[in-house]
Amino acid sequence: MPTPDPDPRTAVTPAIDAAGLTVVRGGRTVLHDLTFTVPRGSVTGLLGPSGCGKTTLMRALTGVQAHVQGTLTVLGRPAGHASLRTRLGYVTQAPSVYTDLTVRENLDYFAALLRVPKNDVDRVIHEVDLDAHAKDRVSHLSGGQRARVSLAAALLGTPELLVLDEPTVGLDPVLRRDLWDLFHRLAADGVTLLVSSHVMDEADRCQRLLLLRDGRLLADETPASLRETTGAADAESAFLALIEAGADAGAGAEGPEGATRAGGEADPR
Ligand SMILES: Nc1ncnc2c1ncn2[C@@H]1O[C@H](COP(=O)(O)OP(=O)(O)OP(=O)(O)O)[C@@H](O)[C@H]1O
Repeated sequence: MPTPDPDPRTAVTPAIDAAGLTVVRGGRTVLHDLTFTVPRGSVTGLLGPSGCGKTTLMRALTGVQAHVQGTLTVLGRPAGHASLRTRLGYVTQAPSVYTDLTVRENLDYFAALLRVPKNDVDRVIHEVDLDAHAKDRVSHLSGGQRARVSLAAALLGTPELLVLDEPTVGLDPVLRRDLWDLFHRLAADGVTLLVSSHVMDEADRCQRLLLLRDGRLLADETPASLRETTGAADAESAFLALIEAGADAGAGAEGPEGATRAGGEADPR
């Protein structure tokens, strides 16, 4: 179970609260005035095509992204606040584990860094289905297995918020299903998960969806309400319907939401 929020004023706040979030990278605005919340104890999918800004948003949430404007509150604290370090787990697309160590050695190391009891290592190895590989050196594992070692490291200590960048890429259908089952088990225990994917058919596995396109928020709904509002049979068709609706509305430079606040702030660095 996640540690209860120590501050009663923030215990009822959403896990993520973004208002007017704008990010400039390489002199270009890549996230445009995003306003949304992510409720606690839910699995929220962050979906959109390659390059739409999913990783940038996740980087902003974890406090590693420069040139962030607007308000971004995570578990009741400003994104990047030191107190969030142990309350938030972030899994990047590229597995960030030591290839010359075994699975268990990696996790023992991260458990020591996080001051998590050593027996939690067995739990997370089991959660990601790597029991049979616990003694294997990471350099001997497949890409999907390495990704699961990274995920296991993020699960240590059961953080309140898990930010997972494309965790199911390259996994076979059985492992993908098992991971989604794990995400929902964690959410049922009160953990909040934000899971990115560029595969629209993962939308129905999420309780809520944030649909991004070109750094703009196209939708913030449940999969069912998305289908209802667009009349589409699946998330991919709904995504296309939203884009067409935006184009028909002549949104043009303002985007489907008419919500831009970009420009002028670009930092050439
Ligand atoms: N280091 C960088 N400097 C400048 N621009 C960047 C940098 N990294 C990414 N970008 C740009 O920011 C935009 C959003 O990229 P981001 O990686 O957030 O997209 P994404 O949705 O996560 O893509 P993918 O699904 O391919 O991982 C893209 O247009 C990309 O070109």
